[in-house]
Amino acid sequence: MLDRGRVAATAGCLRLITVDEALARLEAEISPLAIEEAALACATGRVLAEPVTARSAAPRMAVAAMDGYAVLDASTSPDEPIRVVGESRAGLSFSGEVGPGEAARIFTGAPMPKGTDRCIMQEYAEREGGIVRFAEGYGPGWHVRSAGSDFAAGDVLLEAGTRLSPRAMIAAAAADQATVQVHAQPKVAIIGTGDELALPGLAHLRADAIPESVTLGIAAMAEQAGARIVDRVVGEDALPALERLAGKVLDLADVVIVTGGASVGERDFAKPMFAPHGLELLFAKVAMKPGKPVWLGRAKGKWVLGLPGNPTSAMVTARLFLVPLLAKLQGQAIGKVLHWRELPLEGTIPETGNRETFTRASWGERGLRPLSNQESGAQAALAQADWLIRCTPGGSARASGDMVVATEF
Ligand SMILES: Nc1nc2c(c(=O)[nH]1)N[C@H]1C(S)=C(S)[C@@H](COP(=O)(O)OP(=O)(O)OC[C@H]3O[C@@H](n4cnc5c(N)ncnc54)[C@H](O)[C@@H]3O)O[C@H]1N2
Ligand code: MOO
Repeated sequence: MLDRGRVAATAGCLRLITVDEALARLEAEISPLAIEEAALACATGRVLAEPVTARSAAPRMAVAAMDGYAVLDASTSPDEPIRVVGESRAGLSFSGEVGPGEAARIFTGAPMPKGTDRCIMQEYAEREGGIVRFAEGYGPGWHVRSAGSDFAAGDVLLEAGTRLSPRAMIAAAAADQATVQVHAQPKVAIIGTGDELALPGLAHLRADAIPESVTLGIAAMAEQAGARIVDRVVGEDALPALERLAGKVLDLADVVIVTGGASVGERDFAKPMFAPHGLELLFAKVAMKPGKPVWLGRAKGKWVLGLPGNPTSAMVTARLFLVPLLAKLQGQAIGKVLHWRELPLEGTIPETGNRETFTRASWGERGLRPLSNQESGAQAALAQADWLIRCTPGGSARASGDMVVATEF
């Protein structure tokens, strides 16, 4: 349930919830965007709203799996001269029939002519004019792909909820479909906040400036999760200007992400900037480390996600809440994008405090290796952080070889 009421009145009193509770609220509250038809060639990365079904079997008829000669196995023996009566190519099959003791020249993917059941690779063939002989040792492979051996007409090749990955594109096209039904692509706007932020490449020119990094990482993660970035801006720390900016991006996007300004300082404007637009909070703080100040709300019918400004905190909370949010908008269940699995630890993790902790790790030789820099402001270490290890509050210290629960970051 959305906590009704104005932000100013509710932000302080909304209780800290667990990561699982926050995800359960996301799962319950977020409905998919509309369904639309897309040309298959333009649909890479989109999520199917309806299954993709094969129009015909593949292969449609038995075809050769090698370049060589199509023969009837029972009437073929090594070193016997055989008459070549025709040729079958992929796209241009042999219309005649091959009799016993005859052969047809054939190429990979070409239909097996009537009367044949085996393809002998050309490496075993010695051809002289219209006659071919096969050397001893051409068995045991028959090198024929039978009709429907890949899939039958009417088979569901891709279920609804599947993202069209490069491999799934092959299956969809093989189904002989020109268009697919997909969920609309979530439009995402990202606002970074902080007077210290400068465009990468320009920070060194101004005292006290730092390169703005967080919105770039968040935009990349959102795009990978299927979103289209419609705006990415850095707002100055002044409430009236931020309120106007919030109004503008709420009109453009399905999801507005605001980074920084999430904690408790007087200049932390992330929530207040959405107050005049009727922000209602779904949750306002999560019992997690890093990332406690993460919040999610709704304003003008759009989702608003507030991420902490610390780069590692922002990326961890985006992985745990933004990626599931975008999945839900595209008709996927959260489990599709957040799989927790047990893996061995290669290294140590200290005992967990009172918040659920997400330790950044890389893959070592025998398991997950926690990175030495676990600061929430870390930036260099993020590039190696391929995994997040999840440790429950109050958990004891972990040693090498222990099994831990983790997800890909
Ligand atoms: N008194 C308290 N202070 C803080 C609390 C608290 O509960 N009480 N929470 C801490 C936690 S936890 C976090 S996380 C941070 C979150 O802070 P904000 O979301 O308000 O973020 P900022 O203060 O704006 O920035 C934090 C840090 O990150 C840098 N930053 C911010 N945006 C970017 C960006 N786009 N690119 C690169 N770096 C960025 C910023 O310069 C700061 O260094 O608050 C703690 N404080
Ligand atoms: O918990 Mo904050 O997100 O570490 O720095």
